Amino acid sequence: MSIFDNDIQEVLFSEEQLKNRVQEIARQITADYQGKEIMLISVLRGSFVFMADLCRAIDLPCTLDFMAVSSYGKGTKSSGQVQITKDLSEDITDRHIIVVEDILDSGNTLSYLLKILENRHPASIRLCTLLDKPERRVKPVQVHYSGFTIPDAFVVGYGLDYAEKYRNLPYIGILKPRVYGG
Ligand SMILES: O=P(O)(O)OC[C@H]1O[C@H](OP(=O)(O)OP(=O)(O)O)[C@H](O)[C@@H]1O
Ligand SMILES: Nc1nc2[nH]cnc2c(=O)[nH]1
Repeated sequence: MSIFDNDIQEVLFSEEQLKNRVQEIARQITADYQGKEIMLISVLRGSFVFMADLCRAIDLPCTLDFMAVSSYGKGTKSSGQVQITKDLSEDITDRHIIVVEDILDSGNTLSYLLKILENRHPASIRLCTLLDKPERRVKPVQVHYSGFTIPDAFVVGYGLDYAEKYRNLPYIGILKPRVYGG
């Protein structure tokens, strides 16, 4: 139970389902990168919960870095204007990069970000997203690891916000449209 439960129309993924899927993805990454050192890049702020759980389940030498990007502001639709508000601290040249995202929706954020990172000449680059909402895609993005495919609805929890709230919900749910006036 949570004080936010009244704002949630439907729970899509429980804590248990999230935990199990994150472990499966981590096992896949561990198998795919045997003998290599990887660098996980978390795209803040939404991916911080997924990143924390994923990195602890990966059994490989691993470094972490963080980038902050924003295109949604206080709304539920991408503005199309992607802004980097915090760049990486580390050089990614010749590193094996996995970009860790909470959600891939229109693709505006990731198509922009992946181009920028590719121009820095990593040894390899893959995308790992917990959620994928393919119905809303306007820019193509190649995904290597995807947790769940979801319908076209605005979701919150497990790091995902609406107007900066709900990030601390332990599950992922669809937000009631009345909350955002939809
Ligand atoms: O595919 P898109 O339509 O671009 O949507 C995906 C992006 O939207 C969210 O970020 P947001 O801009 O809300 O910032 P946040 O991570 O700080 O919540 C999410 O974390 C992705 O980065
Ligand atoms: N919280 C949240 N952020 C998003 N960014 C892109 N799509 C979504 C979504 O469904 N929920």
